[in-house]
Amino acid sequence: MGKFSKRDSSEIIQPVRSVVPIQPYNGFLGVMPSYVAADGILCTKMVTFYQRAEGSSLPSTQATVLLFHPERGHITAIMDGEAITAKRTAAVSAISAKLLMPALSEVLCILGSGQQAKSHYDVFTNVFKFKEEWGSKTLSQPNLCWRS
Ligand SMILES: NC(=O)C1=CN([C@@H]2O[C@H](COP(=O)(O)OP(=O)(O)OC[C@H]3O[C@@H](n4cnc5c(N)ncnc54)[C@H](OP(=O)(O)O)[C@@H]3O)[C@@H](O)[C@H]2O)C=CC1
Ligand SMILES: O=C([O-])C1=[NH+]CCC1
Repeated sequence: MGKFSKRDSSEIIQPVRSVVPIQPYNGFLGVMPSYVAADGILCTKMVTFYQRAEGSSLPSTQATVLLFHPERGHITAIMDGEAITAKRTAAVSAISAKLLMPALSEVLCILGSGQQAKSHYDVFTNVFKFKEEWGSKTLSQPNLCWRS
């Protein structure tokens, strides 16, 4: 991610995500390949994400990350993409907030209580200090204020 941000295109090949709509089910399949020759990393994330009906118990995002042997082409690891997606997305948000948020920001407000809400709460309270934290009761964090 650090190398990608430096925009050194000779070091990382990371095409824009290809997305296949799964129209009848309000979903998408995304394919996210990447190659970093210097680090010997060849991988792709495969992710499906859906607009679920309210109250659905199905996850909205499911992902797997495949790691390949760059020289031989075989798969060397199949990793849980959900944990990686949760941490990656929250980390990127925190970098954006670090660069863009006003210096005197004192209140954190998290909408929703799913995977991303949890990982964003964890990363943001780790990286920044807030006077107040607002969010859903179901996030169940000790410092969190909520209204029913
Ligand atoms: N840009 C990126 O890289 C990424 C984007 N995302 C996006 O972030 C969003 C959250 O993802 P994630 O945390 O994994 O999803 P989860 O399914 O874990 O959580 C979804 C949250 O949305 C709420 N929700 C779902 N449907 C409705 C609805 N119809 N009305 C009101 N609330 C609803 C749920 O409430 P309740 O708990 O009450 O059901 C829950 O709090 C998704 O839109 C996903 O596509 C996710 C990962 C990466
Ligand atoms: O890029 C990603 O990992 C995702 N985008 C939407 C849901 C997951």
